[in-house]
Amino acid sequence: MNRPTGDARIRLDGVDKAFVNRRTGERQQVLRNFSFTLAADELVAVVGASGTGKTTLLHLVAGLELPDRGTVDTGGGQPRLGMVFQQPRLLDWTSVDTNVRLAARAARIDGAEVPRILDQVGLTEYAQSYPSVLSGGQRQRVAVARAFVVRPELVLLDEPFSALDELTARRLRLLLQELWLHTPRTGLLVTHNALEAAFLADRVVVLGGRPAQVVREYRIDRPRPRSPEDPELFDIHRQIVAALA
Ligand SMILES: Nc1ncnc2c1ncn2[C@@H]1O[C@H](COP(=O)(O)OP(=O)(O)OP(=O)(O)O)[C@@H](O)[C@H]1O
Repeated sequence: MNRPTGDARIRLDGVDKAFVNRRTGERQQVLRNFSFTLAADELVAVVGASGTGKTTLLHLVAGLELPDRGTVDTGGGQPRLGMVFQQPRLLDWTSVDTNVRLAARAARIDGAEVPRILDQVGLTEYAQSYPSVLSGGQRQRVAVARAFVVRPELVLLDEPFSALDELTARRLRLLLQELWLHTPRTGLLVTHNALEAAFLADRVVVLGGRPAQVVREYRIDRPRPRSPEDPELFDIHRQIVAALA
């Protein structure tokens, strides 16, 4: 793999990606000649209608899918990844501490990091609890801790808060903002929530069409820490929703 030029951390160039529906045999071209860059320490949110190809894009960046054509350049080797999905996907048979510790061990990160990250996500007192006794929001905090304990060079978030009630989702967005303020990282956030995108991201990319293209892009220059009540973010949110319609 070549190193991306400029300050791009991730670069997709001329990517084609199609899937064949196993049941109908029909081929669906999700991306064609698709190009996209993610700069170092940039957090980009991707929004778009259901089925547009947002998760496909995230999977290509993660190396979970390969392009049919074109290149996905992650800068010389696979960056250390932290991923958060819609569901926390925890190991139910063991404690919160061990869930996070195993992720650290898999990434060869010192386990001494675990108490610090549990403190950051507000779960110190639940370290020895099993996931089954935690609320949905607490479980997702464990998932966030597991993603961040590996000191990720690239954070991929696939609708991380969409299964949570609005108040819990809001708290977790604030937590994510704090983690990013503490250590800025390169990140890709897939979300259906245009306000979440505007609140968290440096840039919001609207995907549309089939095959998918970038139909609009918004640079969010609001200083951090941001407030979820910032009227300017609501304004950008309205523009994004209009672009999605
Ligand atoms: N592994 C796969 N096999 C077959 N089709 C797939 C596969 N992965 C994705 N697709 C199809 O590709 C299209 C894009 O899917 P993708 O999950 O990327 O969309 P999305 O924008 O993330 O959708 P949503 O917002 O609903 O999660 C969809 O029509 C989907 O059915």
